[in-house]
Amino acid sequence: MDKAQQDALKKAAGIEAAKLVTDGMIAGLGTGSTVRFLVDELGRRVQEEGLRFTGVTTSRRTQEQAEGYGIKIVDVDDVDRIDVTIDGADEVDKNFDGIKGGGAALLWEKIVATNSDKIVWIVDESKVVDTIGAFPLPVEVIPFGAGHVIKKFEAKGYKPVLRLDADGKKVRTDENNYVVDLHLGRIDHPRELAEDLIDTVGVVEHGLFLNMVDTVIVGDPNGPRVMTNGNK
Ligand SMILES: O=C[C@H](O)[C@H](O)[C@H](O)COP(=O)(O)O
Repeated sequence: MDKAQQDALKKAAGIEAAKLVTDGMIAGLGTGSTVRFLVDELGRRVQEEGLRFTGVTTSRRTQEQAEGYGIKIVDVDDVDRIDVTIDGADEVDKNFDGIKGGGAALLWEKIVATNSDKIVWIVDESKVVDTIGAFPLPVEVIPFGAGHVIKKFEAKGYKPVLRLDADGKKVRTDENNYVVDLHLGRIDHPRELAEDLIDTVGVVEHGLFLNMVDTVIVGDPNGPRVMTNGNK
């Protein structure tokens, strides 16, 4: 699949998911290239159809895009509950276990997700996999002592790589932390891995989102397809 085809599938999933946002809702808005299409569509509806909703964003990038359309954005602590959060994902399997954080927004995304009544992911079909882990697992790490955390990951065979940007500078999250990507190849025991990561001092959060998502809208060449999680 070339990039143009992949973008068309992402866009179709984003437009489909935008239908879930209706007047008066509090909607969580994720981060990434797929969510950009979602926010474009919501912005269009705000401007052309008078849609009125309140957004809670999972990154400064999404906040800027949404506010550019006149969408009202509030802080996560200004709301009691979020009706629905729509976000992208890097991988998802048939057990609805997924990897997120390719865009370094995993921490805010997980905070927003865990305060949402419903979680929806929008992905193109290439993200639906049998076993997660081919996509390097992002882990958000505090800069102080990050070198020691990386050495501990190396000793465990996690194949960590500190994420750098195109200019070779260390990527910083919206909380000013680093991202370490674990090149695991496949993750057969995600729950054990999640526990091990979160127990490592210096780790703030990891990109394993296990059985959290309710619905996945998959951009498919035959039209958006919906996967519903019956085990939550
Ligand atoms: O940190 C970024 C997020 O988890 C994204 O939602 C994820 O990486 C998917 O992004 P994209 O839609 O660009 O593939």
